[in-house]
Amino acid sequence: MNPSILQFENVSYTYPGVHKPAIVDLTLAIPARTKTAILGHNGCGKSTLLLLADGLYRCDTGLIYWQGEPLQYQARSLNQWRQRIGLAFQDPEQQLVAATVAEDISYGLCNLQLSQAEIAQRLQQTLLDFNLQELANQPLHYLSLGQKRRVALAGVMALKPELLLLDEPTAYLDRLQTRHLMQELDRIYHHGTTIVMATHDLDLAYTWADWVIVLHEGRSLMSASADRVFNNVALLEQLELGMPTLLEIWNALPMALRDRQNPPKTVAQLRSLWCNISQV
Ligand SMILES: Nc1ncnc2c1ncn2[C@@H]1O[C@H](COP(=O)(O)OP(=O)(O)OP(=O)(O)O)[C@@H](O)[C@H]1O
Repeated sequence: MNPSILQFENVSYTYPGVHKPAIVDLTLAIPARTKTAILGHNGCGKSTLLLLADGLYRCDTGLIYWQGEPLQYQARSLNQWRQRIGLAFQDPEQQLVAATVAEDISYGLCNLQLSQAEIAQRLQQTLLDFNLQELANQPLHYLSLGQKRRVALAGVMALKPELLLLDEPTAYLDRLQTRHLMQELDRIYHHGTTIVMATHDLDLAYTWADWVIVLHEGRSLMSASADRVFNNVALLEQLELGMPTLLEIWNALPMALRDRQNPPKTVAQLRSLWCNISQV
């Protein structure tokens, strides 16, 4: 396992005016340079965990560490914290603040107190990276949800965070938009950014993630490599989280055929394993 970039140590959080805590004594580590998926039912605390990680909420007890350094809640430290960590909200409307695409991306950059030349350069590069040149001067309220998601993500990535937190990034996206988003995330990951994604999409988590955290009622039930989590059929069944489709198909094959083979991660791998099996 890679050294952790972010750690929670005995973190608890209760929303004001609510009796039941949303996060309970949570201890976990996000390994650097990984793609981590956070899985769990509605209301298990995924969004709250991300908001705590970004320093938008302050934990009631416990500590959050960035590479061993504890999060301090003074304005200066928080500013520095949020330059390292970018959070894309579940609802892009909560994130977009300006009138047009270009203004929105520039807004975050202006807050970094960069020179005008640097802002202009980063804006152009971000528009290019996220294929937003043609939409640069569009009013945000003209955009589709998928386009708003792309702009919100572009605004976060323009700030060059080392850790990207995504809350349900594929919710309400069609297959094509989801594929484009995943291609963008691949590019971001290959440029060295650690990515954490809260998701309900088990198939997506199975093919995408290399580290998985399973949350239940504000607690972490398992935090391990994706292979270990998806091999823990008892846990997935106990929580009624279901099974990734590819794994379900694989597990339905006779044991003798699956012997000594790793389960496929993609449809192409399943096809190729199946061809090999059929030839034996
Ligand atoms: N603003 C709030 N005020 C009070 N309670 C809240 C608030 N936001 C969330 N909660 C509660 O905190 C718990 C965790 O919610 P959270 O949104 O983190 O879950 P989640 O796993 O992200 O859910 P979902 O999958 O539906 O997005 C839930 O019981 C929820 O009702």
